[in-house]
Amino acid sequence: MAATTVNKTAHAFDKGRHEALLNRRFFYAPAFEIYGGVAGLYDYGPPGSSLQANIISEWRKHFIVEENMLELDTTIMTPSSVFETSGHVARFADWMVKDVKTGDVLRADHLVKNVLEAPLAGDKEARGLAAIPSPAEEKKKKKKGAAKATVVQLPDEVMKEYEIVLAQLDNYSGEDLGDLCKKHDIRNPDTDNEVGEPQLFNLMFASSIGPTGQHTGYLRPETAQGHFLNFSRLLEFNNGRIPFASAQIGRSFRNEISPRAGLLRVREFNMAEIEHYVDPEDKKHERFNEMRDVKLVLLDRHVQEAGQTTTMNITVGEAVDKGIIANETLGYFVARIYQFLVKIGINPERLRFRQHMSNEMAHYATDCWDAEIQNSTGWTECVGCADRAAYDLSVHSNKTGHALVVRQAFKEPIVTEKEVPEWNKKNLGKTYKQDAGVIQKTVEALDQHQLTNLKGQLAQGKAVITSSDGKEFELTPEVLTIELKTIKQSIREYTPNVIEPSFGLGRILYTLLEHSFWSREQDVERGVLSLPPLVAPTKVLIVPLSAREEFDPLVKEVYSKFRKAGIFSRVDDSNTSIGKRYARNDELGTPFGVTLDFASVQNRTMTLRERDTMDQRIGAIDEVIAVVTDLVNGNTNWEEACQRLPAYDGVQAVE
Ligand SMILES: Nc1ncnc2c1ncn2[C@@H]1O[C@H](COP(=O)(O)OP(=O)(O)OP(=O)(O)O)[C@@H](O)[C@H]1O
Repeated sequence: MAATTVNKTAHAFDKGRHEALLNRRFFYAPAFEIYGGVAGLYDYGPPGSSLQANIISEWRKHFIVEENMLELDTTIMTPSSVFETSGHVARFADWMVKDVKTGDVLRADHLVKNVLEAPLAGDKEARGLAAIPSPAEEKKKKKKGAAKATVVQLPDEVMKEYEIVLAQLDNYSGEDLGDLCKKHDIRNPDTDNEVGEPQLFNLMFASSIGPTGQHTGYLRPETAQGHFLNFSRLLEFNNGRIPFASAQIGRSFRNEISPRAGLLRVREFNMAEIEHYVDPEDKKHERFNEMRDVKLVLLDRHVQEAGQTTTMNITVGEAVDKGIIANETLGYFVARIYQFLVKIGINPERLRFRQHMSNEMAHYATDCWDAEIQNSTGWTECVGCADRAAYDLSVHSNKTGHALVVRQAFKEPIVTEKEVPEWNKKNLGKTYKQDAGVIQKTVEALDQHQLTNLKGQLAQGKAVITSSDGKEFELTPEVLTIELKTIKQSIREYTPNVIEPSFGLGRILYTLLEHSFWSREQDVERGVLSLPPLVAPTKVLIVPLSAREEFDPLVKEVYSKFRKAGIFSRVDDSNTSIGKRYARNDELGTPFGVTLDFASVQNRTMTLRERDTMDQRIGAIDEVIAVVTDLVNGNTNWEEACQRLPAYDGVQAVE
């Protein structure tokens, strides 16, 4: 008998029922719930924690093991000097607006998005767009009597304008967002009040290190800086060779302005980040050919800048060849991210890569692509993949004086002629005193062309230089001469570029839970999470049909055999019907169930049930364990398992 097929789309996705299931089965819940909860903070329960651990385990295999990456575990608490240098203290901020009457704070771009999207897409609630507030927010909202979202039919040209604004939303400055609020009369949807001018709000949580309160520290908002600061040690660990990558999985913190989207926007979350260091003059990847044919859906920057959202289907090879993706290494990681997400169960038809627009991208970045996954709130960035050029290593190097560079020996020394500054140190000190250091630094930073100019000026008797803080100094040949010298160079020294894939694990986990959810055709109440065996919290449910003692040794034997095979199983000997026990485990995403009945005790057989199809097969206990082990390890599929085990048509059919 062939395996049954199932219709998973018989019922439309119902966000309310999905949320209820996740809550009932304790995938996650608001943290500090009995104190009223805090927006943006969540605790994971047993299935949520196992699911996350399994996603992380696969991430480690897919990236760290497969690519031989160097794993790190760096501190969360970070002194302010690090984030001053990296630019986070000045720029890690979002635009917020305040309700002019209540003072409620909203993130400006999200407000514009939610208000302009509503008439385009119909009723917000119906699309599940309504945020998931914390229990305390829920109460507050009820008290205030939140204004109901009404859907207004607008003229076509206005709708078109909204579409153009939404396509470019990530490209707007604070001033642009303020102008949009005024132009489209965008108000706080909860109160219908106007909002004020956008102001920048820094998202880092500040703290202080030590008892004096004088040393500011921040909880890191990403794990990246910990990689960069350890670059020299990592390079040495890698025998001075490049390219290589470091990887880290850990907590990050962001004081989000108004986190109301469940796990999609939280204030404390797990990230998995890779920093791949490459030669800026050679961004080829030695395994790129393995990825060349991976097909992707891309939304490039030009399309968005023209106010559109049309995507292209293209292989990663073609995208790099045509210059749509900037280089092979970036393309390689985009394809690897795609493979990882699909492997853990993300629906490839709801996955696209969106390129950052020019304004959206950090000034130093060369190219950046976000893996966006579609869910009930729209398209959400779940992984960012950026070519950050040499920015991070350069700024930390300049600040600390610790060279974060690669030194590469040339096979043959390179002989060149160079203009070189020669100082008369005695005259320099006597004439310029405390400015001597700045003057030397300024001249040493000049390139060859500038040095040739300076030489020309000195030949006339004097030259003027300007330091980085704008001070002018007059120099004479008594202090400085510039001489053409033959230089033999045997070492090339350069700052590597960094390609950074950055994963938000909570967003991936939540979208996976949405993509996995469906209801049995015959009964909308019977929800199922079709999590792939690879990441499912529990792989097999062991169901003894009777609580009689004579079952105990067999249950123990099966459990222990699964454990020895490395398969995580659970015994459900609760006093409920078998149908209820299976229904509960369908909700937990458990892919397989084995049933032990009286025949099992006599004949050493057991039945095997597959979650999605509810198909049941029967076989000798050891054979069923072997089949399940192969299924869970991805060495076989259900079709093939059905060839190995005959169908079970017993009287106590479990449905
Ligand atoms: N507040 C958050 N809650 C959950 N995950 C987050 C949050 N902020 C960022 N992430 C995750 O971390 C990844 C990398 O962070 P990155 O700095 O690129 O995000 P971002 O561009 O600031 O996100 P957004 O624009 O949605 O605020 C994101 O792709 C996302 O998966």
